[in-house]
Amino acid sequence: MTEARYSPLLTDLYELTMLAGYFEKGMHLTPAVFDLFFRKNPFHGGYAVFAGLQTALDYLTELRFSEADLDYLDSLNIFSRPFLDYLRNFSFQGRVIAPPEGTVVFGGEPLVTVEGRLAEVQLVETALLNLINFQTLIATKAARICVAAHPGQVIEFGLRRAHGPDGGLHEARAAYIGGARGTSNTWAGQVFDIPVKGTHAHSWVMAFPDELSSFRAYADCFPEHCILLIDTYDTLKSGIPNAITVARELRAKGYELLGVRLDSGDLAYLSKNSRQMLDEAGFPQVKIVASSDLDENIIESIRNEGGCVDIYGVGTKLATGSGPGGCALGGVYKLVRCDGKPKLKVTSDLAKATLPDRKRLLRVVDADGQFKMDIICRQQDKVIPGDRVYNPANPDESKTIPPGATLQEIRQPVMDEGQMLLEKESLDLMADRCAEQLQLLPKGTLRLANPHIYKVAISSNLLTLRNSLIKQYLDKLD
Ligand SMILES: Nc1ncnc2c1ncn2[C@@H]1O[C@H](COP(=O)(O)OP(=O)(O)OP(=O)(O)O)[C@@H](O)[C@H]1O
Ligand SMILES: O=P(O)(O)OC[C@H]1O[C@H](OP(=O)(O)OP(=O)(O)O)[C@H](O)[C@@H]1O
Ligand SMILES: O=C(O)c1cccnc1
Repeated sequence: MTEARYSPLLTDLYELTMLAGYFEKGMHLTPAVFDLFFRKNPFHGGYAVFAGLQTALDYLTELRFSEADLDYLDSLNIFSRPFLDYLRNFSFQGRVIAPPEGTVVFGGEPLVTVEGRLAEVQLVETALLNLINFQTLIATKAARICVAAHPGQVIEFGLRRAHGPDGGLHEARAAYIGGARGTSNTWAGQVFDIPVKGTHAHSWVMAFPDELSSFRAYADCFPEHCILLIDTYDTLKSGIPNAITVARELRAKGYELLGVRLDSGDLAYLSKNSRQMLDEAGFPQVKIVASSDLDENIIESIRNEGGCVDIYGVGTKLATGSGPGGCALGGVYKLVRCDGKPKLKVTSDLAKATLPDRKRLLRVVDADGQFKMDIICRQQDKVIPGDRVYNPANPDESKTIPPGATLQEIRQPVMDEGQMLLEKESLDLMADRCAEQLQLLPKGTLRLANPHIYKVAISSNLLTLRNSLIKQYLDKLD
């Protein structure tokens, strides 16, 4: 597996100017800790699927400034020679704590914590957000689509509408983690070892004098991998009868037609009728693939109408992460500790206040393995069943951790002194983790509209620390 390489200039200019400023003021070696998190689950949904970590770790491992990078920075006439010399020897030597990819996570939870010298942990803000926001958004979208399609499969068809080549590459990666079983993107197949799949376009059919000869030609070229697009002229009057003719001809030669694809019209009605016609002709094994601007809601609607689709090809809306709430994940990266002191961004809206200091993220799991709630606590806290925990946005609301529950650490150190601590995981392992965890969520969390809100609480020690820091800041203002 060869991962894409990134420039150290994949950053906002202000990271570099702050870094230069910290260097000039002698603060660049000050110890600091940042948390990466998002506030609200994407798509107004009940959960998110964490993705993009390995891409981020590869970026951190390879972060070096070349002479060409330094020449470019020099040409901006902003940076001093001593600072550019400092960058020449720069590498990321920090520590990273994160959940494994494919973990189901929720708004407000610290996902990636980056600890190190102020210089290095500040510099990487933009790139980490860029890499993790996008893949987490797409993995979440894929999970929503796959949950709606289950037991039908989902194949990712989005490259042509993705946001650029890199967007197309990494959305395919994230979609696979979220549950897509393949991609049409051949480059993603090569880079990430994702199964590549596909059918053919309308142009194939139109390039021949008629539909039947186009199907015959395709079956002749690919007798073992033949899926025919049947909606170019008339799905039920021409596409399906011609596909059945070719299926018979293939069978006579010892092959079976793999499938047909519908790409327009009422996909519930057409898939039901196609299924019936194929079954009556003796081809119950032929799979029905559907595409055409699909997303989780349309798939749910097709299924509610009794549609007979086996495989959903989903492009634009998956690749671009489109849906309610906007097509971007609003992850942020906030300073939570600096020079040995916990830090907090004060705001009148408690839901927006950051959670200070180093923290742990725990999952409360019942005797059946079901997830009950998550808890954010201070690093040194001893949280046990029976403790009271608090709603961070409204601390008047509290809950008791059920006695008998188990507390599991969601995150682990994945990098120390700039070195990866764990073996790279396969995408299959991440996808299995995601599928397994989605099953363990409370009923209703997976609902597309108005989902059950999974509880994320904070420990009493963390609440006390946050309250005392808010008080300190307000006292200073007075
Ligand atoms: N049974 C269904 N329930 C809900 N939505 C459906 C169903 N079948 C199809 N759709 C959706 O309806 C829309 C159909 O759009 P539209 O009629 O513009 O295109 P089309 O059928 O592909 O035709 P054309 O290719 O001629 O533009 C698509 O977004 C498709 O996903
Ligand atoms: O609808 P999406 O979810 O984005 O899925 C991808 C779409 O891309 C193709 O259409 P396009 O019109 O680009 O090419 P075609 O001529 O092969 O249909 C395909 O037929 C799907 O409809
Ligand atoms: O293989 C397909 O059917 C395919 C690939 C990309 C986009 N739409 C369809």
